[in-house]
Amino acid sequence: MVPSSRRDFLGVAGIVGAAGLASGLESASGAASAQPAAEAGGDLVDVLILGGGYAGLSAARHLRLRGRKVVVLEANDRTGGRTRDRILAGGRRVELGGQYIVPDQTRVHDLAREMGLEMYASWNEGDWFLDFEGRTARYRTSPGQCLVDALGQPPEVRTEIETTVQALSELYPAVSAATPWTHPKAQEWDGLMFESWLGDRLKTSAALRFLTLMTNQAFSVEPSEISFLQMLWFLKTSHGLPGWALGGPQADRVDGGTGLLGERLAKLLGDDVRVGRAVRSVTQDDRTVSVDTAQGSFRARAAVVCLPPQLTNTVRFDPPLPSDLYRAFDGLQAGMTVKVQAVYDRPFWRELGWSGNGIAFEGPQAFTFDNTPRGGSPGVLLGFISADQATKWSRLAPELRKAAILATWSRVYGEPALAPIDYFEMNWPAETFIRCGHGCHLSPGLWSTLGPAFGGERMPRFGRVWWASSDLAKDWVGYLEGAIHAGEQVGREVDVELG
Ligand SMILES: Cc1cc2nc3c(=O)[nH]c(=O)nc-3n(C[C@H](O)[C@H](O)[C@H](O)COP(=O)(O)OP(=O)(O)OC[C@H]3O[C@@H](n4cnc5c(N)ncnc54)[C@H](O)[C@@H]3O)c2cc1C
Repeated sequence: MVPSSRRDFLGVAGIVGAAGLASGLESASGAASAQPAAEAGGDLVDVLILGGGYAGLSAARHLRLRGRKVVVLEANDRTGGRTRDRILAGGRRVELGGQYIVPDQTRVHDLAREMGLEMYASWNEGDWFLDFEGRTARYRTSPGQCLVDALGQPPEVRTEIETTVQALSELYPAVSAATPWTHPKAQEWDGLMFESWLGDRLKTSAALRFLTLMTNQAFSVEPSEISFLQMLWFLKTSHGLPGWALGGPQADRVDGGTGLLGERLAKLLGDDVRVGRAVRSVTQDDRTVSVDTAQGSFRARAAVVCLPPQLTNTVRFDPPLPSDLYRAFDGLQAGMTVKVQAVYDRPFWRELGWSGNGIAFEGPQAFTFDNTPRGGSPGVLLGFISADQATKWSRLAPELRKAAILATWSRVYGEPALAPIDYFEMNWPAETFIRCGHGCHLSPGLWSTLGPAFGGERMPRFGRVWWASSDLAKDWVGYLEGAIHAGEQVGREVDVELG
C-alpha cells in the first residue's frame, strides 16, 4: 500500500518533527531493489526489528506475511523477552515470566492455536488462604467473588473497598488508552498522586492496605509512585481491575508455556532472527537506517525498536531523538516483579483441600498460585514479590529470601512445604536486557506534557524509526496481548509507509 496522498504522508512526517527524516520512504523502496548489499551488514533489508520479545516477533511476522524482508536483532542468547520457561525434571515446563491469558485476549489465543498449543484453566479447586493481621483465613473463591469478606474486618472496611473500586470503575472508561492527556481533568489528575487520592477517601487502614496490595500486584507499583491519571490509564488499558487481584481465580495458561509459544513464533522466522546482537546505535538519513551491534552492522529502509521502552536511551541515536521523545522515554520508570517457585513431587496441598492459591499481606510473596503444569505433576507453588517488597527482598541474601518464602507456605500447608525438590527465582528487573517487571509507568506529571511524544493513536515514530512494545500498546498495556497488539500495529504502519 502507498500513502493515500503526498499530503497525508507529510502530515505524518510533521507529527514526528524529524527534521526532514520522514520523507523519502517511497523512493527508498526503489533504491532497495536497485542497490542491494550495500555494506558490511549484508543486504539492505526492508525492516530491522530491534528486540525479539512478543512485540518484535509479532511485528516481524506481520511484515514478513506482507512480503517484507525483515531481520530481528535480539541482544540476549534467546528470544521471548519477558517470557521464558524452565524445563523441570521430567520434561514439563513452568513459566518464569508472563503466563496468564484472559479469554478476551484473543490475539494470544489465536497465536497459541496457530502454533499448535492449547490453553487450559489455572487450578482453582479447593480453599484459598488469606494471611492478614496475624490471622490466616481459609475461603473459597469463584469468578466475580471478592475476598473482602475473608478479611474478618468490620463492615465499613468492605464498604470503603467496594465504593473505591466502584469509583475507579466509573472514572477510567472516559480516559483514552491512546491519548490520556486529552481528558478534561488530565492535568489535575496527573498532578495528583494515586496515594493521595486513596488517602482522601479511605478512613480505615485495612481498606488502604487492601487497595495498596491490589495496586502492587496488578501493576507492580506503589500508589506513591504513580499519578491518579496513570492509575486510570492502567485500568483503561487493562480493561479494569484483574479479578485475581481482588481474590478471584487466575486466568488461563498455555499448555507447554508462553516461552514455548514464543519459541515457535521465532522458529517461523528462521535465520531472520539473530540472537546475541545487542544494538548499540541507530543512525538514519533520509534513505536508510543503520544499526550497529558488537557483531556487525545492519542496514534497512526502516527500523522498529521493540526493546523494553525504558531502555530506549541505552541506545545512541544519530541524529539524536527529539527532546520530547527522549524525555518521555527517560520518564518511564520500571515496575518491580520477582517470581519465585518451589517444586514438589506432587501438589500435596490439594490433598489437604487447599487450592495452592492465596494472599499473604506480610509475606515477601503477596500472591501465591498453584503453578503445577497441566496433568498435575510435579507440584509447583508460584509466588509474586512486587513493588517495594521486591526492591526490599531483592537486596537480601538468596538464602534469607528463600527461607522467608518457604516459611509463608509452610504456615499454611505444613512442613512438607519447607522441603521442595527444586526452587528458583526470576528477578526480571535484574536482567540486563529487561530491567523491569510486568511493565513500566510514566513519572507523575509527565503524561500531560510528554504523553503526545508516544504517538497518540499511532505508534511512536522518529523518521524511519518506529517503536513497539507491550508498554506502548494502545490496548492491553503490560500484557502479552498488548505486545502482539503493538507489534501488529507497528507492522501495519511501517508497511503502509514503505509503499
Ligand atoms: C514477572 C512477570 C509476569 C508477567 N505476567 C504476565 C501475565 O501473566 N500475562 C501477561 O499477558 N503478561 C504478563 N507479563 C507481561 C508480559 O510478559 C510482557 O508484557 C511482554 O512479554 C512484553 O513483550 P515485549 O515484546 O513488549 O517486550 P520484551 O519481552 O521485554 O522484549 C524486549 C526484547 O528486547 C531485547 N533487548 C533489550 N535491549 C536490547 C538491545 N540493546 N538490542 C537488542 N535487543 C534488546 C530483550 O532482550 C527482549 O528480548 C508479565 C511480565 C513479567 C516480567
